Amino acid sequence: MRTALTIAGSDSGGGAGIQADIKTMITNGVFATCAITALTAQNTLGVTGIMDVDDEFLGKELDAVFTDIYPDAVKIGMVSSSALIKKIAEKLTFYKAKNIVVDPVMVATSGSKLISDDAIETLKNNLFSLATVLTPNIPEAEVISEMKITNEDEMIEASKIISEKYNCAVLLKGGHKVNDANDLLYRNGSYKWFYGKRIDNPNTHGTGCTLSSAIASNLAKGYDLDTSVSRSKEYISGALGAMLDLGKGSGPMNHGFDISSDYVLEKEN
Ligand SMILES: Nc1ncnc2c1ncn2[C@@H]1O[C@H](COP(=O)(O)OP(=O)(O)OP(=O)(O)O)[C@@H](O)[C@H]1O
Ligand SMILES: Cc1ncc(CO)c(N)n1
Repeated sequence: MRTALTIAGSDSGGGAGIQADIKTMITNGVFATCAITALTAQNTLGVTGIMDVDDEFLGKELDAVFTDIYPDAVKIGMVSSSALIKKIAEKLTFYKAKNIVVDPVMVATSGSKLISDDAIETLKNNLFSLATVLTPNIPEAEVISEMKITNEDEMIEASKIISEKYNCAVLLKGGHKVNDANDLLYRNGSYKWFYGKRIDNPNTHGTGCTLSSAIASNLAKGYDLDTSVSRSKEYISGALGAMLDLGKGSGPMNHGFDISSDYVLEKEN
């Protein structure tokens, strides 16, 4: 069985963070390991507390995973401080990690801030160049590219800036404002659109975590990046389309909507 590691924060509400990642990885047919960067006290309405782990401790978590169940892919989500980001970069380099998906998490769906301002600089300088693919949403891509994004041409321009500066592929998720759940993959000077039909579901807590974990799972199984992105879009559409409605705010998706499907059973290449 292929394996994937998530390095992210815990969401007590179960819809985002480590919990979303592990549910996604299981449903996409890989064995999930984790290194937790922070605990959040969180539900569908917001985040009421954040407790970062100590960077030395995060280093021990990463050593424990990499020296035992070496991951075929790695997904990185919420990392709120510079010290933690530097520790992750050090360990990923030391262990020669491959298939690295970096979701530059900045703000939760509920509006709560999940990263400090100085950590954004460290994320850009220390982690982005290690990424196989970066998965910003539009507000995140605006911060990283330092330009406003209001239409599809500007999505292309911003992804080009990010991809060239950090020498990695960029999947810019259009869902937030510009278009109909269409995402843009920019890599090596060319781009491709991945079209998605917008599902009329207000319960979108954890969509970003889920997409990046699904991409990591598919990369772990040996699919190329294009195929991994299109399979992951299909998976997230299924999880959103299952129309789970839990909690008083923007609720979680049903990650296990089709647990007996070919996401798990399909023979891997
Ligand atoms: N209502 C929707 N219907 C279909 N696909 C959607 C919908 N909302 C988001 N998506 C898709 O889900 C994926 C995650 O995108 P999104 O822009 O929501 O990420 P995000 O903002 O990083 O998530 P989060 O709110 O968890 O931080 C993208 O592929 C996007 O196109
Ligand atoms: C722990 C955690 N990571 C990421 C997100 C972004 O959705 C969130 N809300 N919580």
